[in-house]
Amino acid sequence: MILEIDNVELNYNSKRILNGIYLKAETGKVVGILGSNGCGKTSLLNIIFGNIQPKYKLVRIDNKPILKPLYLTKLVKYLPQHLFLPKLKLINIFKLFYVSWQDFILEFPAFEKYKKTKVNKLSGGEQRIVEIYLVLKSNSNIVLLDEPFSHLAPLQVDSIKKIIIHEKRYKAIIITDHMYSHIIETSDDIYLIKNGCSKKINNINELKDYEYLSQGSLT
Ligand SMILES: Nc1ncnc2c1ncn2[C@@H]1O[C@H](COP(=O)(O)OP(=O)(O)OP(=O)(O)O)[C@@H](O)[C@H]1O
Repeated sequence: MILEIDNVELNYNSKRILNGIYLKAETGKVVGILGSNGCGKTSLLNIIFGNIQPKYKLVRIDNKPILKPLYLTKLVKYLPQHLFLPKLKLINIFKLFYVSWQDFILEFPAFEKYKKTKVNKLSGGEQRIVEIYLVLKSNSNIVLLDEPFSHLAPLQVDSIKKIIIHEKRYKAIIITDHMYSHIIETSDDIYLIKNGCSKKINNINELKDYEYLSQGSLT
């Protein structure tokens, strides 16, 4: 499956946020979106998901325009920046998402003790791990991840990166995070959003040329 988005124009009041976006994601690949604070990364994920209606946008799947919000197609799962799970016991949430609790425990044994605990009793980072796992593992063709790494400890980041690499075999994954080294390591393609436009990055040194990273980075 190939997902493309272009012809995006997003304004908030009279402020232009996005104008000149092209992004392509496909099964088997992770696409990383980088950009400074407030450049429009979250807005772009919301536009793809269908939560935000910009002035213009064109979403295509396998070359066919998709006119209804993508979330209505059941093709897509979205991890927003904020915690979103219902206040239920963990085991029940896994049932809701049709995701195996046993497989989760194999990957994250420290969570076994939480099987019958309500998710809101976990720490913020623990809740985030559960959310990211569910979004990555539940049935979909496209996964959108908004800042999955930001609240995780290094070992947990490594586990999530491994799951992303595994799941991309079946899915097109689009991911944004300020932890740029994890994005660079995990992504097959990288787009930088700057001045409302997306720029495909062919060589990571371009991230310095476009002043996203300082000259001393990446050495
Ligand atoms: N509902 C809204 N009303 C008005 N302006 C908004 C709204 N949502 C976002 N913005 C503005 O749009 C711009 C892009 O916001 P967005 O959250 O998409 O950026 P971002 O790249 O994800 O930022 P960050 O990396 O800081 O999370 C920002 O300047 C923000 O202030």
